[in-house]
Amino acid sequence: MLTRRKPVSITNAQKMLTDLPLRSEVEEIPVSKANHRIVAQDILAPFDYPHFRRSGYDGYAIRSEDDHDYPKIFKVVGNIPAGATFDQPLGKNETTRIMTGAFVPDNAGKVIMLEQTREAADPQHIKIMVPANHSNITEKGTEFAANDVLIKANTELNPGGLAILTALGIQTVPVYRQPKIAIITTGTELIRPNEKRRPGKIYNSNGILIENLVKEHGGVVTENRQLVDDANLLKTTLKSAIAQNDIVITDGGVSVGDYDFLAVAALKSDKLLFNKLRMRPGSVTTAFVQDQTLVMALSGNPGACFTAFYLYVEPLLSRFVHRPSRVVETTATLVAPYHKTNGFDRILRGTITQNDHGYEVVPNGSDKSGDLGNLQTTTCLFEIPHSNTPIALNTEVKTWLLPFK
Ligand SMILES: Nc1nc2c(c(=O)[nH]1)N[C@H]1C(S)=C(S)[C@@H](COP(=O)(O)OP(=O)(O)OC[C@H]3O[C@@H](n4cnc5c(N)ncnc54)[C@H](O)[C@@H]3O)O[C@H]1N2
Ligand code: MOO
Repeated sequence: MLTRRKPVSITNAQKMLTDLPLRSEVEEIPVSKANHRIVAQDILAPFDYPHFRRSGYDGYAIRSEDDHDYPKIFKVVGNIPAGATFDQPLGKNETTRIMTGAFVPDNAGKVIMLEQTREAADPQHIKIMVPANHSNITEKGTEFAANDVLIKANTELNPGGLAILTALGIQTVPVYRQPKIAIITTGTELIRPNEKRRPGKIYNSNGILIENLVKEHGGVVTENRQLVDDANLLKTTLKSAIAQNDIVITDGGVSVGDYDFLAVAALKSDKLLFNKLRMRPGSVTTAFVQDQTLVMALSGNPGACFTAFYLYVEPLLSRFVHRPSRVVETTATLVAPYHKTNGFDRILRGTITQNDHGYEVVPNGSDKSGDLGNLQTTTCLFEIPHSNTPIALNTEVKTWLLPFK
C-alpha cells in the first residue's frame, strides 16, 4: 500500500541531520599518515625551536666584542660543518669557519659571510673586510618557545603542518577518527564495468561516484556493495553494514516502486528522520536511524544522488571530524534565464564565476534528476525557489560552492 510521505524543507532536513549525535572519537596516528586529518587538541612545542643557536650563512663566527676596526685579521681556531658542535670558547680575535645551519659557539655574537672575507698570508688566519649588519645567527627559540601552540585544535593538517610537527620531533598526533562508511547500491538493472552491456541493464555509476565523494571528504569506505533488488538480501546486508559502520549510504530503491525496499526499511526503522524533501532532484532522499546508526538513502538518479551528497552527506562527514563543511553556502546572481516553475525548490547544477560585485551563476546544462553529463564540470549548486511564476533574471539565489572543483 502506498504510504503518504510528509515533505520536509532542505533547511529542516539539514537541521535534523545536524542535531543527530555522531560517534566522534580521537585516535593517535603517525604524523607521516596525518595529511588532511583534523587535529583533536592543541599541539604544543616540546622544546624551544630552534633548540640551539644556528648560523644563517656560510662564513666565520666571531665574538661581538671583536666586531670592529675592519679590515682585520682573525685567527681560525676551528671549522664547524652543519651537524657538528663546538665546545671551546672563542678567544680575542679568534674565529671559526662555520657552515649554514651549523651550531654557533656559545660566545660567538656574529657570523660574517664568506664573501666578506679574504684569505690571509698565513692559512691559519682569515681577513675579515667589513662588519656584518646583522648577527646572522638564528637564536634558540626564535620560532617557538617550549609549550607554544604549534597547531591549534580542529585544524586540518597539510604538508606544511606535518613539517612543523616533524621539525619539533613529534612522531604521532591525536586526530579525530575518520568515519567508517558502507555504501550499498541497489538495482537489478545494475551491471559492473567489466560486464557486457545489454538491454535493460545500466552500468553502476553511482557506486564509484559515492565512493570517491566519501573518500574525498575524509570518510573510510569499508565496503561498496551492489545488490539486486531483493528484500531479504537488502535486510541482511543492511543489518551487517549498520553494525560495523558509522554511517551507511544506500542508493536507489527509495521511491514508491514495487522493488523500492529501502523505502520499506526506512518506514520500519527505529527512527525515520525524513523520506520526502521539498526539493528536486532528490525529493526521495531519505534518512533514518537503525540500531543507533544513520542510514542516508540517496536516490538512484545520478543527478539527485550527486546533489543530495553535497547538501546532506558531506556536512555529516565534516562534522564527524570537527571540520567546517566544505560546501560553502552563499548567494549569487542568476545571470542566465530559467523559465521552469516548480512546486518544490529546484536545485540546479551550476557554473559559478566571481567578479567585483560578487558571484554570478548559470545553469550547467541539464537540471534533470536522471542526467549525469554535467557532474564533471559542475562547480556549484543553486536554488530556484518553488513558485508559480518563472524566476526573474538577475535574482539573487541561494548557492552552494562545491569543493575540489
Ligand atoms: N510513482 C512514482 N515514481 C517515482 C517517483 C514518485 O514520486 N512516484 N519519484 C521519482 C523520482 S523524483 C526519483 S528521484 C526516482 C527515485 O527512485 P529511487 O531512488 O528509488 O531509485 P531507483 O528507482 O532505484 O532508480 C532511479 C533511476 O536511477 C537509476 N539508477 C539506480 N541506481 C543507479 C546506479 N547505481 N547508477 C546509475 N544509475 C542508477 C535507475 O536505473 C533508475 O533509472 O523515482 C522516481 N519515480
Ligand atoms: O526526487 Mo527526484 O530526485 O526529484 O528526481
